[in-house]
Amino acid sequence: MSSPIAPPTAEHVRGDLAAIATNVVKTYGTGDGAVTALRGVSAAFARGQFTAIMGPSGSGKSTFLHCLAGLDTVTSGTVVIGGVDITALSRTRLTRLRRERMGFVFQSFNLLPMLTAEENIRLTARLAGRRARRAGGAWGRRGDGVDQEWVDQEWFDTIVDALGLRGRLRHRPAEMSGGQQQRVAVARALLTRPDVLFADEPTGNLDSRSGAEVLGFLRSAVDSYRQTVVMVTHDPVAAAHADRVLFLADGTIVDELAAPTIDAVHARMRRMEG
Ligand SMILES: Nc1ncnc2c1ncn2[C@@H]1O[C@H](COP(=O)(O)OP(=O)(O)OP(=O)(O)O)[C@@H](O)[C@H]1O
Repeated sequence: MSSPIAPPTAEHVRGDLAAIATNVVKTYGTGDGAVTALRGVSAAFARGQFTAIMGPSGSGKSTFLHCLAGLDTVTSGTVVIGGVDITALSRTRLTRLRRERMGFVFQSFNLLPMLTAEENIRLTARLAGRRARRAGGAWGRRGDGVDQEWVDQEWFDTIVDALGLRGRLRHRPAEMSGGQQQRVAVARALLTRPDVLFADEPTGNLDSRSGAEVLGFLRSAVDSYRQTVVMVTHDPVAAAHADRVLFLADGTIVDELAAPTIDAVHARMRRMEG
């Protein structure tokens, strides 16, 4: 079964789509124990758009995000990120594409405890840069071949200042609050200027004030820097920061809400549950 939302072809042709999922099916396991988590999901994500994915527990939200981001394989269907069909890539090329073209923010921050905030922020860009150097890539911040990064210092400074992290760069994760750690994770995700920033319950471990700060920054990354954000959330307040909400139920997209408000999201969820 296909979802009712088809990729908008005109935008695709203009190259304005950051990600496109077409008829994505995901089945876990085989035989009697098989669980079909996604039943033919199609959706398009325009560049510079902030999309929230909502739905009841078990509806397939995380599975969909993981399939979109190449963190999980699809059973059938395709996912195109920045013009590349990631379902056709080898594991090595997919890992490289994830580093270079996608950003990730998870509920649990996922920072390396032994690294400072600055080292954590630079980590993904550094790994991407190292690979490019090996491949003879010419871009990078320094030419000494030791610490080449796929990032410009100006962009690093812009992100660090916008996220209010200037005074925290030498701190390790254990020395920072949850909100500060998540802002470090957002900075790390944005440093390579990804085609898509994927966020899975990014405010799930934060108090409401820290959560609002992180969401506000994701919003301004979209508005000011034309970043593309796809975020799974249970929280109508978080979803109201997005440009649209896709609602999943039982592995299918069943509804879509543009310009969501908290009340409108609540109303749609009540309708789905009722
Ligand atoms: N690795 C797995 N193996 C088997 N089944 C899985 C696996 N991951 C997810 N599922 C099943 O797929 C379905 C969708 O799960 P998923 O985690 O995507 O839902 P969700 O909407 O993100 O749920 P929640 O809001 O509770 O996090 C569920 O029935 C779940 O039990």
